[in-house]
Amino acid sequence: MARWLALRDHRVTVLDNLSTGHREAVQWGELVEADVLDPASLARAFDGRRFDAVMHFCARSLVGESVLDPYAYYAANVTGTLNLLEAMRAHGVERLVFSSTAAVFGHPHSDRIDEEHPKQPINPYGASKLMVERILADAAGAYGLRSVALRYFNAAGASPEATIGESHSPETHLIPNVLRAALGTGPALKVFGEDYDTRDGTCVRDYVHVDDLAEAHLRALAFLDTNAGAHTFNLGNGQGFSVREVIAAAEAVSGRAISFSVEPRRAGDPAVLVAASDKARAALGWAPAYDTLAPILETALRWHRNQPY
Ligand SMILES: O=c1ccn([C@@H]2O[C@H](COP(=O)(O)OP(=O)(O)O[C@H]3O[C@H](CO)[C@@H](O)[C@H](O)[C@H]3O)[C@@H](O)[C@H]2O)c(=O)[nH]1
Repeated sequence: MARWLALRDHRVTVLDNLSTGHREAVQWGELVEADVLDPASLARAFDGRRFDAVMHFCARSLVGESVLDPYAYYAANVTGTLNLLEAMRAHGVERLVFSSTAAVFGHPHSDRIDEEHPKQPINPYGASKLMVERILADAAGAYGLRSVALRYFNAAGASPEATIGESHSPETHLIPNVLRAALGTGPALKVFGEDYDTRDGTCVRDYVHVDDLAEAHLRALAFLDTNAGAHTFNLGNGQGFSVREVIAAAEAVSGRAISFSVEPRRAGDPAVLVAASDKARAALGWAPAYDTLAPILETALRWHRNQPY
């Protein structure tokens, strides 16, 4: 995101607790050490700087982990966000773009999920993000905060020049695990559940490229110039791919066979999550440049090929 903003002539300050090696962001702006769970560090970061807006990405974001350790999720995602909102209010910053998630919906009641779909999260991660959406709605009325919550479906892919990609330790996301299995740089692939009510029994997700998400943030920021209040948008491609289809597509783009074992279901996983993004298309003029899986996987594969591991 820092790169995307800087390339469009925004001045960027990155606040990070530096626990996860995000130092590469420094080339796109100023890097300031701060932690959302340490209000004093936020005050130091905001003091003497004049921010026009905040984009808030910081969160714990692993569905399975959130079921096992909910306190950590509510602390980082809800308390952490409140601390950030307080720092913004104390320093007169009135615009926020917030990373929300498809996980606020829980089990879907329709094939494509629009913004009006019932929100009944089935894991603490989704619940924590929904709580923040509610806080933002209340903050609009009480303090005049302007906000956009962008509900990402499954963020995926890497920058096309293969300089920024996705890697976690331990890795829990499907696409990095599939590609590392293809390249022989990761552990054997496990498929979590083959008994879901889907076309091949594996979970279906809507994969959206990170650059398309970055572009949506830029557009959300511009949207707040002319729109007060708290707004939500679902961001996805509108197409679902099953775990087995992701594996088959990764075999096609990598030219490698990928073997896997079938394991029990992972806690907190809904069967299908596919976005209806018509509202973002209409209000933000947003349209994903990567509109299907293969080109998203190609960018991710290029990046993974360049990793030393
Ligand atoms: O090694 C793996 C990893 C994942 N999966 C499955 O693949 C699917 C996708 O999993 P993953 O890549 O972990 O994404 P999600 O759990 O769908 O969650 C992501 O997508 C959410 C929105 O849908 C975001 O909010 C979350 O932050 C993000 O982790 C799920 O059915 C998993 O059970 C496997 O079978 N094997």
